[in-house]
Amino acid sequence: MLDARKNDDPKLIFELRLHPSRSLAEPTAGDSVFFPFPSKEFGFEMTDRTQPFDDLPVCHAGELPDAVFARFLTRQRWFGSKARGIDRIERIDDLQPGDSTATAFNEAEPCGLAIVAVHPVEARSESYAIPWVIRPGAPEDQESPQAILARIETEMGETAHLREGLTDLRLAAAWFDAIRFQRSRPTRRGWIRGVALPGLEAAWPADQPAPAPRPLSAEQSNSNLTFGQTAILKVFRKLERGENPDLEMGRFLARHGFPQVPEVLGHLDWVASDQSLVTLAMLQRLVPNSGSAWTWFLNDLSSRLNAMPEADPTLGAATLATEDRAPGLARLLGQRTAELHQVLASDPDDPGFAPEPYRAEDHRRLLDEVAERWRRLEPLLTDHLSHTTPIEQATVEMVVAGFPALVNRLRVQADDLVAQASPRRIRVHGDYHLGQVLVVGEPHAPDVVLLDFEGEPARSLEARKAKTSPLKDVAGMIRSFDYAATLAVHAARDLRGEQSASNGNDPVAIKTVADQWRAQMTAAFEEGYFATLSNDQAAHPDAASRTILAAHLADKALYELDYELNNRPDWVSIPLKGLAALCDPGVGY
Ligand SMILES: Nc1ncnc2c1ncn2[C@@H]1O[C@H](COP(=O)(O)OP(=O)(O)O)[C@@H](O)[C@H]1O
Ligand SMILES: O=P(O)(O)O[C@H]1O[C@H](CO)[C@@H](O[C@H]2O[C@H](CO)[C@@H](O)[C@H](O)[C@H]2O)[C@H](O)[C@H]1O
Repeated sequence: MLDARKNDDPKLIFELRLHPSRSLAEPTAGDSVFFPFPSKEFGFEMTDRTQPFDDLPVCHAGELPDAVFARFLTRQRWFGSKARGIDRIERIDDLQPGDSTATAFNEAEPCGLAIVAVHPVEARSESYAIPWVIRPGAPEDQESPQAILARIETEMGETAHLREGLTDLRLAAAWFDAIRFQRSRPTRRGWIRGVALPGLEAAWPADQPAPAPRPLSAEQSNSNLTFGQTAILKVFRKLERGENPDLEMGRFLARHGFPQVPEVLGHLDWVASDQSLVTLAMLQRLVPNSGSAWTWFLNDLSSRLNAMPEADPTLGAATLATEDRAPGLARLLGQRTAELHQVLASDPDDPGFAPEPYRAEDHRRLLDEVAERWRRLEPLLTDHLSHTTPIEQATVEMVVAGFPALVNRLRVQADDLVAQASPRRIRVHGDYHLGQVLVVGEPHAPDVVLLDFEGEPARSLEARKAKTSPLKDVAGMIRSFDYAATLAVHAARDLRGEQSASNGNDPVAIKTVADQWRAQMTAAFEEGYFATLSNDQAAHPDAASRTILAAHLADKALYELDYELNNRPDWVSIPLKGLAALCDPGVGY
């Protein structure tokens, strides 16, 4: 977790001239700059002490080699191809301090933005944004080595260091103001521009100084910084040509009156000289909340498990039967999800959003993708086997044996069912899980706000913007209740440790209660969803929906397997277990 000290230095003044035009007009060199003056230091919590400063690569300030960025990328949570290795990388653009900006920053502490294309081994290339700053001297002892890219040798033989730019909160504040005042700045091959949306002036009047930024967390797919109690800046790390769906969907949902999402206040774009556009960052209204639905549901189950006095599986069921707060919120989440889908399907005149029929061939294409994903993942899983427990190995074997049959089963069922039920393809959230949901309102009457509409970071932008069955989101949330149940069991077992064996509160009983909880939350969520869509409180999904849902559950669990192999190898068993359940025709989900 990054922890920044409060920045209230009045010397934080940026020499930035306003770009007069709000259009896509290309700025001239020296028009305006995003480079802040240096000011005071900020401390960061150490997350990894294994990287002594002396072991870092050495380079010169005027020539930052690609290898330095490659090395840095492989250490970041948001870098997607860690399990594959990098074949080569190339710098596709740079925002750099040049002669024209020399008056606007201190030459001893320049900063810039590298846009880097990574070519992983046997996978399609990916581009990343790496803002950077150079600071004199060595990093302070307490700083995270993950934030430091290289040692810099200056011409005078002095030491400096190259660090990740957003760890310097002056840079984040300069990006905020670039959006607020719609500034733009030329890059080597295009330019960068800030765009303010109408709500921003109301949220933060132009005559008020920029609020102090605070990094939210280092452990995300992107980097998020809050500005006072008002705004949150999401800096996208993995870049793709085109408007980021998070921004596109946020604007669509606001236009069509869906209140359960944060208001979008502005954005920062990188525009190439051919006018193609990439969203670099998005500013949103900060929503007061009491934490994520992930924490809320995990706490709910953990407190039930920790309160279990003895090993009586039926006791868990009794507890679940009398406690209705969690099923109530799961049901409301299902209702809000259905309302989201209704709004996303509400504009037949917008070609990007107009609903289309979900045909049998769409279902077959989904299953082809699932089969292809499995083909790519199987060798990674086999590599992973050497580090696993016998139980996990048995699960891997079960999945390896059963997966092709599962795909075939879903293929065979699909054609007739889909033809009978005429389901639809619409724009969806795409990476829907409990961590994307904020719990808001009073504790006795909680509601939800939905976040992060950029889709699964590992998929191409085209795939993330493609219309698909809304059951993809339903599947995402069902998988998330499964994650919560498994993690709560692990946590409860860790807490009880060896006591379990002696007091009879054994892991089997804990698991039984957690399984019941998962089934109950899933049922409540589905009820809320299908009842809202059909206006029938007793609605149940039809057979076609069940088949499409099962295909999306398989797809999601494979996505998660890939995600965990790349990011959290210790968690691989969670999606693996989910896949094993799907492969077993007698179990399902
Ligand atoms: N508008 C917002 N209001 C309050 N908190 C937010 C808002 N947007 C994001 N957050 C917080 O930031 C976290 C990460 O945001 P998210 O959009 O999911 O980014 P990422 O893609 O990096 O996961 C969320 O889990 C939430 O805690
Ligand atoms: O960072 P994002 O929120 O965009 O999403 C990525 O990271 C998620 C983990 O933080 C990952 O979600 C998976 O783990 C969750 C628990 O940590 C669980 O609730 C989700 O169901 C599970 O998919 C998500 O897949 C990934 O895209």
